[in-house]
Amino acid sequence: MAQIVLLENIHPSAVEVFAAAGYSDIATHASALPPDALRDALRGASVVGIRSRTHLDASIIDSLPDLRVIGCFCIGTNQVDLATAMERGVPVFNAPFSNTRSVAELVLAEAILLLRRIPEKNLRVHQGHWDKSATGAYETRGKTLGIIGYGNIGSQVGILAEALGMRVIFHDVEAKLPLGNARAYPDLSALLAESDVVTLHVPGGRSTENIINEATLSQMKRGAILINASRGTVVDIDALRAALDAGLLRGAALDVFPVEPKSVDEPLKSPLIGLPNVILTPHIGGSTVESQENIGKEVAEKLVRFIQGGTTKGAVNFPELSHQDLAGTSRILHVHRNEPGALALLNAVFAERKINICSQQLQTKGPIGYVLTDIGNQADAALMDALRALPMTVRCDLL
Ligand SMILES: NC(=O)C1=CN([C@@H]2O[C@H](COP(=O)(O)OP(=O)(O)OC[C@H]3O[C@@H](n4cnc5c(N)ncnc54)[C@H](O)[C@@H]3O)[C@@H](O)[C@H]2O)C=CC1
Ligand SMILES: O=C(O)C(=O)COP(=O)(O)O
Repeated sequence: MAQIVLLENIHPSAVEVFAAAGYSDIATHASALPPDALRDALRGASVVGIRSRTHLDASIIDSLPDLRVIGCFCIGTNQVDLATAMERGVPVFNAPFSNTRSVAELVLAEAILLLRRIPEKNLRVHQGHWDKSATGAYETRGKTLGIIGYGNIGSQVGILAEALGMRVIFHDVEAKLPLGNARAYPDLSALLAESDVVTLHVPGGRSTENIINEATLSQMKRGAILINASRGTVVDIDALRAALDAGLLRGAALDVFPVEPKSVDEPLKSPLIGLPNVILTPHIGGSTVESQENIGKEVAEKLVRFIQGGTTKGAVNFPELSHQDLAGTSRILHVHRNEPGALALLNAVFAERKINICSQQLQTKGPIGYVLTDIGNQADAALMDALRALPMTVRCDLL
């Protein structure tokens, strides 16, 4: 029953941050865990750190009464039931930038390898053939790269691709500033029709499920390449296999899959296994030494700032309150249902007990309000009980 539980081989830089902040009760696990083992490992935890493979659904979150905060040591947070965490008063943090460059570099490397048919040629040489031919091998220079999802990763891919001489076009559901010479394509089918390489950088979840499907694959330029290092749910894999079999696409590179193996010894099950013109990687787009060390440090620092100061700046599911130095004797974190009169009720408790408020911040987000109050008096158990007994209180903690 550790206070801090870190799963999925989170970089030791995270433990260093927790240790420097005075925490030693830390359990680390090298992989994601199956559901029963996960429940056992998380029992009693107040801080939980995961990466993309651990699913924290409502039933797991509800089974952890001591849980105060969740850290996703990655970009994606679709593996966590964010709404349930919010309603339980549990902020969720991630690392929105630290591994983006690693993904961008992998995508461009794959574009070059597939345009040159290197996966097939590599295999042939290993099999004893010396097939020295230029047929079907192209430079990236002058080719068109179509980026779907022009956020932190997509826009970096575009900049790096221009350095190789590629023409960059992108499609995004939001208006985005085009970097370099990139051009926005509001019409997805126009982008698909013009791109020699299409790369996906959208978030996971319902809204992007199977956006690459039989219909959109048929709109792609004949002989194009598809790269997906976003989420496995974004591409209909059976439709992709059919497009490859029919020769509509030259090749594909996939780093993410609808169902991914949980451990090192579990094989990937996919209709794409064995195709020489398909690069399959085990969700390592963001897995570089540089990015993992930075992510470990970045997310652990956010978690420490929350557990020691109540700071929620950068939380993905929670009202955001910035760091401020303690202005009084005690700090109280109060999470409540966002109802009219909530703050008045809270402050009535302070007033009745002649508590001097030195500083107070309130922020709301959807159904939740979050108040950080520094008081001049020493908070006692009776005060905390009174605050917890308020009808709109979700949770209340004393730092
Ligand atoms: N393979 C790996 O190891 C890694 C994968 N990822 C994944 O990469 C993806 C992108 O990450 P970031 O660039 O950091 O995210 P981001 O949030 O900065 O950018 C995503 C962009 O997609 C756009 N978008 C959303 N729905 C769209 C749609 N239906 N069509 C077109 N555009 C749409 C958004 O407006 C936004 O501009 C995420 O799914 C993330 O989980 C991130 C890091 C590592
Ligand atoms: O950052 C992300 O969203 C990723 O997909 C990387 O996930 P990982 O930390 O490698 O499990």
